[in-house]
Amino acid sequence: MSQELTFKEVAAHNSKKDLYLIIHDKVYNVSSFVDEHPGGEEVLLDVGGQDATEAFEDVGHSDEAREILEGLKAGTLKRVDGDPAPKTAATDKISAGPGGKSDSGAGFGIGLYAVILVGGLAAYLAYSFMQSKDK
Ligand code: HEM
Repeated sequence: MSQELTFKEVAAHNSKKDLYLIIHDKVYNVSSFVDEHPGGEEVLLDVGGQDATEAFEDVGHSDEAREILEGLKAGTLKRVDGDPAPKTAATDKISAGPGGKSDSGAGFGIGLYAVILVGGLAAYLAYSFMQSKDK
């Protein structure tokens, strides 16, 4: 059974006895898990009724944690106009980051070498021109 819940409906479940979380646009009923969470109940209550994708992924939860999560699934999130944008995990950004960064880094490196090479060549030519003029 998978029901669709809107952001507003999920937001109503924000107490310890009735706690829903949104992770990757899925809705989880974590009420029964709050007391067992190795990371403590505080962090779960903090994101109760909200999009906890970023918080969940930032911790780098294990596969076991993800299995527990599957068992708590209450439904899927139905986004309507005016809802906050989906939260992407910081880890997603990191995994996309280094590739792009090192690419542009290499481009900059080659550009820098070119500047040094051309500059050095110009300096050398100017120097030998001066020398030949002195003679
Ligand atoms: C329903 C969602 C969640 C489940 C099923 C869950 C499950 C778990 C599990 C099984 C662990 C033990 C380590 C591991 O297996 O990775 C853990 C640790 C932890 N969790 Fe969660 N977690 C959930 C949500 C969150 C959220 C939203 C936060 C927010 C910050 C959080 C913060 C932490 C922290 C800080 C630890 C590390 C505790 C330590 O190692 O001392 N968790 N969680």
